[in-house]
Amino acid sequence: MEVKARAPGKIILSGEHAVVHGSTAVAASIDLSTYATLRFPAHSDNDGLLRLELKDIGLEFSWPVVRIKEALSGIDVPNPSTPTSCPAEAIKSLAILVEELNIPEAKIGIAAGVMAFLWLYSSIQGFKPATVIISSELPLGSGLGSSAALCVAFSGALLAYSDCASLDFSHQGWLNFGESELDLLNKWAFEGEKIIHGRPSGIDNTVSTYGNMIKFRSGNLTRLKSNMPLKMLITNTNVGRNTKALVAGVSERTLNHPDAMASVFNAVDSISGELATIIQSEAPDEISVTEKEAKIEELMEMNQGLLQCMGVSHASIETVLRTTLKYKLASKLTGAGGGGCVLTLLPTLLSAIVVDKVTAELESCGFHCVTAAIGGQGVQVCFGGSS
Ligand SMILES: Nc1ncnc2c1ncn2[C@@H]1O[C@H](COP(=O)(O)OP(=O)(O)OP(=O)(O)O)[C@@H](O)[C@H]1O
Ligand SMILES: C[C@@](O)(CCO)CC(=O)[O-]
Ligand SMILES: [Mg+2]
Repeated sequence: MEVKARAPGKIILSGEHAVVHGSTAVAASIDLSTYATLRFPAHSDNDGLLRLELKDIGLEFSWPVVRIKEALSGIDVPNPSTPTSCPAEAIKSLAILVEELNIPEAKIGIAAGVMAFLWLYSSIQGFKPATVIISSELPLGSGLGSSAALCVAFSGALLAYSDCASLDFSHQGWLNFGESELDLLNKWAFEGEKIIHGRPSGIDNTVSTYGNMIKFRSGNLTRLKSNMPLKMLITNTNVGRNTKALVAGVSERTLNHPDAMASVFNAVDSISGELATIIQSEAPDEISVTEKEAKIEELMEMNQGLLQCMGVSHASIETVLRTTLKYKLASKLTGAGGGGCVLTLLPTLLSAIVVDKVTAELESCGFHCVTAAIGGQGVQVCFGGSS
């Protein structure tokens, strides 16, 4: 028995960090995904182990399922229909299981992802031996939602073989979940994100689950229908960062300067609202597309300024901003900042020569540029290795 789930990464067009503090944000899925394959052994191959293979990092782990059961004794699992936060005592016991793996110091960031896996696996599937394999097209820890895509892909694969989903196992190729199944899957993914991020807003797992473009505020999602082409250059500064630490830094600044930060978050809320209106408004001709793009560029610049106020920009991000500005292009960081990825709007009438020039200049600084398609499918599954 085998199922593969795929979950897309995302870009945040406006509102990262402020969304954690109740402001509106706008995000869209991108056509780069994380894949989770779940395989249950045939009866004769059952060795009592749960295996996790992380292909992108080149690490493999396994645990006797009885050890996981011991670690979570006294906790109400499995309970697939009721997404539940990992209790503090379970976090401690899972942390011990993960410490025993002796993950190399340079890769220690993945410990949180492994803990999220153990919690989601035992909560949804219980203590059955299985193999789970993860691979991703997303750069890890770079602002494109790799942690959320991981949790959504885990939840998708795990729920596909649970009583909470009724999917057609004989279907060939990629298959969508039903609406109520997606709601459950999204809640489980959020519980995984909490283990990785500390205090996520839920926007990343939500856009990875449902796909397309969304407006998100205080846990509530509004699906947006874009009425204009939106092309973004994504520049990865290759500067590593950690979303949990950056989110904690903004919370600290908010404690230190509550009134000033409330004004910053308020401004971001207005920017996201305006951005959503522009993206959705009808554009009858080319002129109005150009006008809309000019407004979006201004909003991106304003949002970037406010992200600087929050303390989440970085010298590498500033280099991208300066470089793209030479070509009269507007940019902003996306995701948690502190390095990671930067978005640059590529207006419809911009010549391919300029795109090539700015890309070459950015890459000469040691950055890596990609153009990803925006607003595609959310999570999907495929049974029996037919894709
Ligand atoms: N393919 C993967 N394999 C193993 N672990 C992963 C994978 N993708 C994500 N992770 C986990 O997620 C962590 C990165 O999450 P983090 O939230 O810091 O960055 P991000 O999600 O890429 O960016 P952002 O939250 O700003 O969008 C990794 O350290 C690891 O624990
Ligand atoms: C920085 C943040 O706003 C977005 C990370 O992609 C965190 C979150 O919303 O959970
Ligand atoms: Mg993340």
